[in-house]
Amino acid sequence: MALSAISSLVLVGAGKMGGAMLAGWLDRGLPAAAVTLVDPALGPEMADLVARHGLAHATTVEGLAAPAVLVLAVKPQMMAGVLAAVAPVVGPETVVVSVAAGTTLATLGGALGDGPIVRVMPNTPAQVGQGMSVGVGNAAVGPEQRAVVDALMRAVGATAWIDDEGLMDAVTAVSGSGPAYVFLLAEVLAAAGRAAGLPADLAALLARQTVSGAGALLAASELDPATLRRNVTSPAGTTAAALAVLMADDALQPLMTAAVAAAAKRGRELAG
Ligand SMILES: NC(=O)C1=CN([C@@H]2O[C@H](COP(=O)(O)OP(=O)(O)OC[C@H]3O[C@@H](n4cnc5c(N)ncnc54)[C@H](OP(=O)(O)O)[C@@H]3O)[C@@H](O)[C@H]2O)C=CC1
Ligand SMILES: O=C(O)[C@@H]1CCC=N1
Repeated sequence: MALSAISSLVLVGAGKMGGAMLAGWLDRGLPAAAVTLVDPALGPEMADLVARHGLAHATTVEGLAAPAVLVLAVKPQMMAGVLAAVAPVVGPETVVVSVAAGTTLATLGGALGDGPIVRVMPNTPAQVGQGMSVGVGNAAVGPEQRAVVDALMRAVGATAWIDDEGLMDAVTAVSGSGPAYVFLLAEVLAAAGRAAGLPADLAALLARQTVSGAGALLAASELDPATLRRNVTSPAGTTAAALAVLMADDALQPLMTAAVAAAAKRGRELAG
């Protein structure tokens, strides 16, 4: 399905995630005339996007007609108030998409009724068309509604669908939050470079380009990450010395497992 076929889309919450998706959707053919942005105070980047595309902008949903697609991209902590506010503009045909961590289909349905609702967990690489979005729909979501949501998410990266909503907190912990772990890797690699004697700006450049270059290679290659890692690792060489530290039993794997478990637990807590 082409994004040009979407007749109306209201995006509630034009922050980091909503803004990243919207920029991609407009780039990939969502008609600007179909979009209404609802956010009480636009940041400078969003204000610029609104001006460049001539998007409709409102501070509340009050008075809006029921759209074909309603995307909720506000913080989970704001969600209860926002659901009460948007309920009147959800029509029987409106496909509701929530990207909020934690907020369940039951909570969304409790406020908005039995119409089609999809929970999607995207991530910020959507901003450069390299996102990962995972969807799970309620019982009212059929092939037609799923195609609409899949087209929106595919426009900003890869998509996957799950049937078991119980997996969503783990999904959030891996791909939703995951870009932050990778950016942290660039930060700590730069700090380690400084500790090894590199000037700060050179350490930052080396770390940034190494993380982005490795990501680009991973994206372009058919090889799995373990094979790509082995391809860097000469027998008894420098990489093997570093990996002996990183891959020790008490090193990176248990740390990452604990980090993902903490994120998933927080997702469950946000569900209330
Ligand atoms: N950031 C990420 O990487 C990801 C985020 N998510 C989910 O996306 C959602 C948004 O997160 P994120 O973009 O980071 O947060 P942001 O705070 O950047 O964006 C939320 C936006 O909603 C606005 N807002 C607040 N109240 C209302 C309201 N009543 N009506 C309309 N807009 C409102 C905020 O305005 P103001 O700033 O003025 O309060 C802000 O612009 C969250 O639920 C999060 O779980 C999902 C995957 C990844
Ligand atoms: O940190 C958060 O709660 C959101 C969800 C995934 C990424 N950011």
